[in-house]
Amino acid sequence: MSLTYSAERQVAIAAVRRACVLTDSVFNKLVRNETLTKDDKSPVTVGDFSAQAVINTILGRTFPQDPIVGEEDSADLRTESGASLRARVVELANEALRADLRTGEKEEWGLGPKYTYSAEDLMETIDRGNYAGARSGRMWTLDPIDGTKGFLRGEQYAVCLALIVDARVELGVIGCPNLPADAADPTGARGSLFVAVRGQGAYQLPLADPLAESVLQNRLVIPAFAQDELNLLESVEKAHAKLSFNERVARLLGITRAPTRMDSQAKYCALARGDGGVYLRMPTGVGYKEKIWDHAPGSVLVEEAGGIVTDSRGEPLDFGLGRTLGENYGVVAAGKAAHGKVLEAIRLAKQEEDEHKL
Ligand SMILES: Nc1ncnc2c1ncn2[C@@H]1O[C@H](COP(=O)(O)O)[C@@H](OP(=O)(O)O)[C@H]1O
Ligand SMILES: [Mg+2]
Ligand SMILES: [Mg+2]
Ligand SMILES: [Mg+2]
Repeated sequence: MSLTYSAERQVAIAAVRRACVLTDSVFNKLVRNETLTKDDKSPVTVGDFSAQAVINTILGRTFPQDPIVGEEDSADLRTESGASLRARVVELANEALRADLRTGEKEEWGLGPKYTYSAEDLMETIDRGNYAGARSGRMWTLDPIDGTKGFLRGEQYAVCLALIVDARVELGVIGCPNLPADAADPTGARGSLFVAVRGQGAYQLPLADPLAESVLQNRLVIPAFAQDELNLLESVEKAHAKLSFNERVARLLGITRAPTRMDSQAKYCALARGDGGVYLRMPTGVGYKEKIWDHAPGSVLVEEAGGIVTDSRGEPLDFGLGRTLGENYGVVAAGKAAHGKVLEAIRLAKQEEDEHKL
């Protein structure tokens, strides 16, 4: 029997859309004291917590047996100093969950004005994301706001959800409230949702009403770029990726176009719809381990659009090692034609770098 994951797909799209409505409205109301700095110095906002509460609530109702590897937890909201933030999370999550049903949504998913969620309900629900990950079985992985720094700047960010079964990503959904719907019209309407199911292709849907169409249109296929059409997609944040190394790789590949800098897994979405050609993320050398929620949805999206995703040594990303990608070193995502050339350029660039150091 081949699994279609149609129920999971529908639920994941609805959950991501609701979370995107929330984050989009939060951005306009966000105040300084609604952002905390985590132990690793990264920011987390009222939007991250509330979006995780919304999506975990829906998953808890629809797939109660499935564990979730989610980025956030409720510890900071449960402290005395977190009280006002907690109250805002409760208000925002209720607003998002209680909004009227849309096409394709069901009341038994915990949605609509019939439900009210208490602070304790929502804190517990956020902590459903505490699963440690595993090599076997089903699990979801959630990044309620990927690219929090982009979100705070009013630039790109993404709400990202994936279903992993026996360490293989089977379904990925990415909502990008700030991404232009049409790459060719960067100042046009914003808001795109991307979905891929293993073996069923990658698609872009309108974020405003993604379940309205019963037949999927807008299948994404990465084109075979000519060398002079390629350019690199990379992080905005210098602390997240070694951009000087990217420059070296671009030169070795004969790339003349400037890189596209964009926060979050919107980079995987851009690549899947034929924008750029190569997503390159090299470690900065501080021993950071990539998180599974930062790559699971994006990797299945790019693979279903006909691309290849590996680490910088050509090894497959390993989603079975827990909350991180473990020993994987960097990420390279590209179309089939370009991927091997990028790996070779990385090898040469490393050699160059080593020679420099001697
Ligand atoms: N030193 C580091 N190296 C690589 N990635 C890092 C990092 N510190 C944080 N990140 C991750 O980079 C993600 C953003 O990716 P990008 O740079 O492509 O926009 C962050 O996701 P969050 O914003 O969800 O915390 C975070 O998980
Ligand atoms: Mg974060
Ligand atoms: Mg992230
Ligand atoms: Mg995040």
